[in-house]
Amino acid sequence: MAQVITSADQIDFTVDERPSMPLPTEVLMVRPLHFSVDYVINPHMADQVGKVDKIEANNEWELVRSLFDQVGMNIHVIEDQEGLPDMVFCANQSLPYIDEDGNEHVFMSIMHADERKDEVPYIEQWYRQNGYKIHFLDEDNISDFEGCGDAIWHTGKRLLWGGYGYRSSLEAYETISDTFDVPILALELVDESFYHLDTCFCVLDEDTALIYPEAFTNEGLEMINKMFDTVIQASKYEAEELFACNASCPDGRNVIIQQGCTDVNKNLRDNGFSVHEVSTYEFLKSGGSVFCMKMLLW
Ligand SMILES: NC(=O)NCCC[C@H](N)C(=O)O
Repeated sequence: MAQVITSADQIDFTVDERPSMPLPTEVLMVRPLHFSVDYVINPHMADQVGKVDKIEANNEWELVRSLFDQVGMNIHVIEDQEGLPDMVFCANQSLPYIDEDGNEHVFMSIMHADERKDEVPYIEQWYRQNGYKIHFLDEDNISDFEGCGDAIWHTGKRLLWGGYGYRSSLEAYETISDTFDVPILALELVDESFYHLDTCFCVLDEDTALIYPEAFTNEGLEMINKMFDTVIQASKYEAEELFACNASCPDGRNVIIQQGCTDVNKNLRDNGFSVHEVSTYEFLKSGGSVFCMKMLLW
C-alpha cells in the first residue's frame, strides 16, 4: 500500500526500523560529447547559452569518473546523443531499485521539459539490455517525474525521499511507493534555483544529511530533522553557486563534491567523511554537478 508522507507527525517509524537495502556498487555515466547549454530550463542556465567549453567539460567529466573509480565503484559508460545536450545528467531519466530478493527494477521518468523527453528511451534501452524490470508512470495522470534528481534513497535503507514542486509531481510518489513497497518522505521545494531535490539535499549516511534549508518548507525541515541525527547546512553561496548539496556519497564515507565548498568540506571532515573535490564548472552552467552526472546502481 502506498505511504507518501508530507509532515513529521505522519512518520510512525524510525530509520533504524526500516529494512536495510544494499549499498550501490555500480555507477552509470553518460559521456558528454554533445553537452552544451542550448536552452534555458532552470535559472542557472540563463546567460549561459553557447558558453560551455566542450573540451573542458570532457576533462571535468573524466575526473568525476576517475573519482568514482577511486572510491571503488564499478563504472558503466554510455554515449550521449546529438541534439540531447543534457543527457549527461543521468540521475534524471530514471529511478532504480533493488528488491529484497535481489531483483533490479527501474521507474522511467516523465521529463518536465520537452527538450529532455527524448533522453529517456536511450537510458531505458540500457536498463533493458541489463535485465531490469522496467516500470512506467501513467502519463495521463502524472505530469512529470525526474528520477533521482528528485527521488533519493536513504543510504542503506528501504526508504525514499521525494522532492516535488518544479520537476516532479507529488502524485508520482503514490505509484512509486505502491510498486516498490517503500514509504516516501515527500519534500516540497520552494526556491526555483533549487529545482531538484538533489540540488539542496544530500544523504551522506544513515544518520547524516547535507542540506540548504531555505529550499524547503517548515514541514519539510521538520521531517529532515526528525530522521537524521546530524544535518549539515550549506550557506547560500556554497549551495547556489557551487552546488555543495549536489555532492555524492555512494558508500557512506567518501564524498565527491564540487571544488571550493570550504565551509561544507570542513563540516564533512569534522563529521568523519573523506572529501574528494573536483571541478564541475562547465556543468554548473547547466545547473548540475556531481550527483546528477551519474546514476548509482547495484
Ligand atoms: N540537478 C540534477 O539532477 N540535474 C541537472 C539537470 C540540468 C539540466 N540542465 C536541467 O535543467 O534539467
